[in-house]
Amino acid sequence: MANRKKAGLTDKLLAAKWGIRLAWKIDRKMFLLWTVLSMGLAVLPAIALAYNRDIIANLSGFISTGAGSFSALVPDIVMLGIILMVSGLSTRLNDDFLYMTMFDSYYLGLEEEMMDSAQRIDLSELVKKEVKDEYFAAISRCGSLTDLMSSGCSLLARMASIISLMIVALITSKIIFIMTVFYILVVIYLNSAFSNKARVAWQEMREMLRKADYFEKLAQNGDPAKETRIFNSSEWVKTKWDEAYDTIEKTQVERSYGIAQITFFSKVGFYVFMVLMMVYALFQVAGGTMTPDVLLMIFLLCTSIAEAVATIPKSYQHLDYGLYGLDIQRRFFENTQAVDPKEESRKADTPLDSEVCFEVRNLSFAYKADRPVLNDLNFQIKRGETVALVGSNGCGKTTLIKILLGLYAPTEGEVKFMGRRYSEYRKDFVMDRIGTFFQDFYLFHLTLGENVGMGNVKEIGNEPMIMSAIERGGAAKVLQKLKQGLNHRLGKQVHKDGAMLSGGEGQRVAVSRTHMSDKEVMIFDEPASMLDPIAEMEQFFHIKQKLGGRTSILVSHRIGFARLADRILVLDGGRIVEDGAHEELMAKGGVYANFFQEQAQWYDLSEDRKDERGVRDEEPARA
Ligand SMILES: Nc1ncnc2c1ncn2[C@@H]1O[C@H](COP(=O)(O)OP(=O)(O)OP(=O)(O)O)[C@@H](O)[C@H]1O
Repeated sequence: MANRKKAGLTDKLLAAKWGIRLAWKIDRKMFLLWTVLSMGLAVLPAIALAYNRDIIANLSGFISTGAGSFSALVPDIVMLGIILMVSGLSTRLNDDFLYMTMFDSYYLGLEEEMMDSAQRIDLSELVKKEVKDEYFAAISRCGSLTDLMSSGCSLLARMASIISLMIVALITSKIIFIMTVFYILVVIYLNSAFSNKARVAWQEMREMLRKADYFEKLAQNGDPAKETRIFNSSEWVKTKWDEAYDTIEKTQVERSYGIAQITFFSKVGFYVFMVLMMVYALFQVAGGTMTPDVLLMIFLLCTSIAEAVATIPKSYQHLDYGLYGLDIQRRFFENTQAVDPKEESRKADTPLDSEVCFEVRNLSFAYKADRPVLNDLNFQIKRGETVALVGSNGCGKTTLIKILLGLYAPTEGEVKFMGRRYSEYRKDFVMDRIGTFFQDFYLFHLTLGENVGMGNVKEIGNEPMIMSAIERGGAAKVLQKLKQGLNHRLGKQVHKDGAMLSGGEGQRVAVSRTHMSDKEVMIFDEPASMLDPIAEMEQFFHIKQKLGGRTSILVSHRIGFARLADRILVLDGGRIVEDGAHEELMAKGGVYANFFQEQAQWYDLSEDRKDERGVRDEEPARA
């Protein structure tokens, strides 16, 4: 995913092009209606002026010479009234009105597009923090398209109005035309200088918005609120929110102040411009080179131009703000394009090696260039093998699992799944073959049955299959506890009467979901970390029993379970320091053996509680 950089003119143009295409795709009727209507209405002041000039010339001729008839002028006067009325109404067609009219189509349309694009993001991308940040930044600016279209239409209308008025100015007097051009250029320069300044301030403000939002929610969300109250730190958290909010307020005030300043200077500029024009015109009238009707015409021309120019600062800022958001969204969309079907069809959908499941050669991995997490790993996992991956907290177990799933690519070295590199397979090949439980599992605020059934969505209505997965995941007691059984809802976000499970209960439900997936390779990363050591052993024992000879990787930093595996990989400081069966490693008296002896005391203590817990005889002996 490309890093976001400060948007230059090319980025703005690309964002505008992309936004216009998207608006056309989302609602072309709205697009056509408002671009045509606003441009059409915008030229009315110029038409009115042209009419005005004719009428004034005819009227002054009629008054001074008495030639012709007044009734002949009536249709023109009526027509002028109509044009002025419609033209007056057209000035109400400003950014705010257009924004309201377009909101439903473009805001919701863009939001929908964003949600679709999130579905397309590869999971290996979505697990990266910077990608999540990009997505958050993109989705939080869904008003950008409405900003572009409303202020764009409004600006186009102003431009059409100014150009048509300038044509009238050119016909009336070249000097006036030149002065008008100069005045407009000054206004455009002022706006562009300010918008660049405002854009930088906005980037800083966005960081602060995120910070303020985070600290604001701390007080509302149960878990963090509990922490802050227990430690009596709510007031301190509030000062953090205050600090962030002060910056936001300051930036917003500066922005409004900047727009007001530009509007003010544009108006002052206008009065100077008007006085200059009128003085020039009066001299011309005094010298007999200009008639009074032209003088009146120039006055009206000036006021019409000023009116058109006065709304430019606001529209320009809205447009710039919209382009800023669209630039973020465009980059995000372009980086999350759907897989190319042609390229996809050339990829493999069959394994190359039926004996070796994972092959890891010289694998190194670093989240940040200078801090390697895994160093030069070499191992194979054969089909049908049960491997325990053990090591202390932070030694890289979960990272290695993510690499084995193809979620992260190695920084160095090579990983193959069933004989091929991950990039050689079609999109879903790997995920269709590996069922995984991650320690940071998520329970959906849906029914118990749906939570488990999601492991294999095609079978989500298959009750016997779900019941079997629940039994294998050790969640039978959770099911018994819930009054509505499989139909009982979990969590309170969607249904206020949903059940709240304990950490251990939730973990059992999530493990059941992985069993439901029933893939040919199964990976369990800390499936019992929320259970006590005895229950943890039970959980691993159940998992091992139910795997039925499939390739599997069991991960834990508590080591007692490892002897259930055919083979143990010991990770220490990002390296595989030992690799072998339990007895072999115990006999070696190395890292594993030491680790095992240290933790054995726990299991001895827990042994005393065996009867109390009703542990069955067939369960493994504890150390
Ligand atoms: N997304 C990430 N970005 C940067 N560093 C990370 C990220 N995820 C993990 N790390 C770092 O990588 C190292 C290994 O983390 P990992 O989660 O793989 O360890 P682990 O052995 O699974 O730990 P535990 O037993 O506590 O689950 C840690 O030092 C951790 O801080």
